[in-house]
Order: sequence, then C-alpha cells, then structure tokens
Amino acid sequence: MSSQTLSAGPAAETENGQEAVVRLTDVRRHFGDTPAIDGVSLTVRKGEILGLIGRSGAGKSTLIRCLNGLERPDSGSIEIEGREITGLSEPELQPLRRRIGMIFQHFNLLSAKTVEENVALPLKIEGWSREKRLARAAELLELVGLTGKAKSYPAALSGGQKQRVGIARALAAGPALLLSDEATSALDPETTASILELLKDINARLGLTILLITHEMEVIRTIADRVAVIDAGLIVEEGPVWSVFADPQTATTQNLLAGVRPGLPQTVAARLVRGPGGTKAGETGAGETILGVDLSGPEAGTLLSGLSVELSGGFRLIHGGVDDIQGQPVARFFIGVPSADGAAAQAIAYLERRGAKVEVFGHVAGHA
Ligand SMILES: Nc1ncnc2c1ncn2[C@@H]1O[C@H](COP(=O)(O)OP(=O)(O)OP(=O)(O)O)[C@@H](O)[C@H]1O
Repeated sequence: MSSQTLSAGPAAETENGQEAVVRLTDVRRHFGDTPAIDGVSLTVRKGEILGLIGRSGAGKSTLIRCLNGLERPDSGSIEIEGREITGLSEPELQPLRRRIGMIFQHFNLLSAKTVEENVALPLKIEGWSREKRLARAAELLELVGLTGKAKSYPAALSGGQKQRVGIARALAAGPALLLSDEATSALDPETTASILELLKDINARLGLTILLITHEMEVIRTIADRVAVIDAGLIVEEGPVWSVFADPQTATTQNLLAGVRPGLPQTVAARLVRGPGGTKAGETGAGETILGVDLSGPEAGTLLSGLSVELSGGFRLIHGGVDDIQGQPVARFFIGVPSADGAAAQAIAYLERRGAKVEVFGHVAGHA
C-alpha cells in the first residue's frame, strides 16, 4: 500500500515550524460542579504518537467527545488541521469528524456484516462504488495482516483480529488522526503487544498521527513518543516518554508509573530505620544504608560499574537496573552500602558527581 492512499489530506496548520493535527487551547467542560475538563491545552503533532494517560474519571472520555464534536466545551478552542470546530453546526462537523479515525476497547464492529463490509463501511458513507470499496478494504486487510478473513463475520474472529478489523476500518477514509480509545484494554498481554506493534508499524510506515488514550503506562512505554498525564481535568505533566519515565514530576505520574518502574521492595522498606546508620558507637559496620538512584542519558549505562570501582568495600544491588526507553538508557536502582567508614557518603558523592539523583531511604541492620 502506498503512503499516498493513507495520506493525512490537507496540510495541517503550522505554528512555530510545528505542524499540528489537533490543537486544544484552554478547553473547559464542566458538568454542574464537576470540572470534567478544566483548562486543557494540548497539541498533537503531525506524525507523532501522543499518549494521553489518566485514571478513571480524569476526563479522558470528555476530552475525546469534545474532540469529535459530540460534546461542546464551555470555553476554549479546538482546532483540527487548523480549523476551529467549537462553533460548527452538526452538518459542518460531519466532514471534520471523518478526519479522525477511531478504534475502541470493544471494537464496535457490526456483527451482521462481513469483515470486508465493516472495513468498507466508512467509504460507503463517502459514496465510493462497491467495487472501489472492496478493493480498498482488501488493501487495508493486507496492511493489518488479515488477508483471507475478508468474508468472515466478526463472531469468528479473536479479539486481536477484531481490533485489526477496527484499525483497518478506522484507516479506510485516510484520516488525519487515529484516535485509540483504550484499544488494547480488553486484550491479553500478547495480543496487546501485537496490536501495539501494528500501530507503531503503521505510524512509522505511513506517518500516521496517533492519539492514544489509555490508563496503562506499559502501553505508553511501548509505543508513544510523548505522553500527557491528565488528572481531574488538567494536564499535569507532559513530555517525551523517556524523560517522564526517568523523572516524573507529579505524584499522579509517579502513581501511574508505580507498576512499571522499579520501586524499593516491601521486604526492605518494612525494615528501614530513618537516617544513614552506622553513626553511633556500636553500630559501625552493623548495617547498610539504603539508597535510591536515578539517572538517564548516556552516563546511566556505566554508573553501577563506576560505583563498584569507587567503593572498595563494595555495595549490594537490591533492585532495579538500566532500562532502555526510546533508545535512552534510564537507570533506576536501589542499593545497600555498608553504613561503616563513611562509605555511604562516598557513594552519594560519587553518584551525584556523575549527575545522578540520590535518595537516602534510611538504613537497615545487617543485610537487607
Ligand atoms: N454527562 C456527564 N454528566 C455529569 N458528569 C459527567 C458527565 N460526563 C462525565 N462526567 C464527570 O466528569 C468527570 C470526567 O469523566 P470522564 O468520563 O471524562 O473521565 P475518564 O477519564 O474518561 O474516565 P474513565 O476512564 O472511567 O472512562 C467524572 O467525574 C465524571 O463523573
């Protein structure tokens, strides 16, 4: 399939040299006292995968509904490919809505129609001939790896296959944006990985812009270029995925990351005593000071080996290591350093010299 057939259509607006497919500026939508969206500004740049993550009730669905014109914001501006949509009438909204292809958690396929008819449906609405529609559907089914399933009905497909049909259908009319609304939330981990791989592949091959709504950081980590974190109707943090993973700035982001970032093991945390330890008479040599260490960038890969050279008395790696996020080494680990003889202070000084962020959790008696 040529990228031409799935091109983004009219040129997106350019501002500061950056092309925006979607731009929200200070968008608000309150329901009575509930500020579902409370002043959101967000840009989806052409060709990127932007992940929008938030807990249940954070405002994701309201934001999607504002984007596709199903909900009108109380105030603020929403531009799609440079066109303001907030004041448009329903008939005026229709063609703009078709610039956004959507995939859903429960696929939303028509069970009485075959796979190819489902995929071709948006083209029927556009007035394409049956012959052209089916040719296009065949092309899209090949793109999503479902050649041979054209005549099947959705009931005969697995969840992953259904979502592939959903993706093909969403791409049929050559949208400017693919909006993925929890599209992998109903799938098992293996199928999730294959669907995310497909989306990443389509993004890379066709330059398709994707806005990915999820509550799972693992999904963001796997395919997004940038991430925006929404909480109580506000974007509380935004940035490249590796940088947000390496140094989350808000408690909301830290909580969302808890499952996918190394943390201090409970067994160690339960035995912690405040302070570095080994400072009182009789305590010397009796325990370990527990440090948490964060560093991202090229230096991260050699931090542990450097520390073992620096500390003649050695140290113990309790948990964590170096991860690769978007090609960036991101180190996060927890170590136990002998509390005696100033070793902890020496370790902290060395790690900070290398640019790492060091947190002293406390000390434990004996080995953690
Ligand atoms: N039509 C409505 N009337 C009243 N309150 C609403 C309405 N729609 C949403 N809300 C409220 O606005 C807030 C944001 O809801 P929203 O559905 O946008 O969150 P969400 O992030 O999509 O959550 P979830 O992941 O559970 O779908 C919630 O407090 C919700 O109860």
